[in-house]
Amino acid sequence: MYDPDTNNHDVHPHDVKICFSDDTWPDGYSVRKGDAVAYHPYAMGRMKFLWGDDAEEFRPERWLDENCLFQQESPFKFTAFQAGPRICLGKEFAYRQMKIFSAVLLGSYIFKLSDEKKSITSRTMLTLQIDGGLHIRAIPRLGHI
Ligand code: HEM
Repeated sequence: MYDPDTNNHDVHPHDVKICFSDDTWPDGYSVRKGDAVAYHPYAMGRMKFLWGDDAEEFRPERWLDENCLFQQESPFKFTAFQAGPRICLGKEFAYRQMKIFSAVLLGSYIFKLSDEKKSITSRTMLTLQIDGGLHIRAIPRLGHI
């Protein structure tokens, strides 16, 4: 499951780029052609420096402004879809798909973890997976189904 509404469960936990040319970054750091540069959205999503002291808390309202309207973060801060010219082409499609699924499923069911005491651990592959899967119970809401 991908959870873009938190800052910290990223489906691509890390990513590597190869430099096409020598370059100097805005902070003065220099890279050479052929260097591999990794960035780590999983770690970035937990950095208090970026997200504040509650960085590890599930607090989706951090994405709302004072009028409770969704506000985008800089893609260079919330790097799940990457940023710049090679930003994910399916970003808007993915958001729309997640919103539709959430609206349909959460409107009809309440979801609960099958075992609330079991700790959830991740397995890092190319994408970040939940080790052993996430077992949940779907309880129909009254008046639905
Ligand atoms: C939650 C869902 C998704 C996430 C988190 C995600 C994330 C990403 C990331 C991080 C990259 C950059 C990879 C790299 O260059 O190293 C990427 C690229 C890309 N994504 Fe997605 N993606 C998602 C869904 C989708 C969907 C649904 C589509 C198509 C319908 C899509 C199409 C693409 C394409 C075409 C690129 C390559 C863009 C380029 O290199 O110019 N993605 N995505």
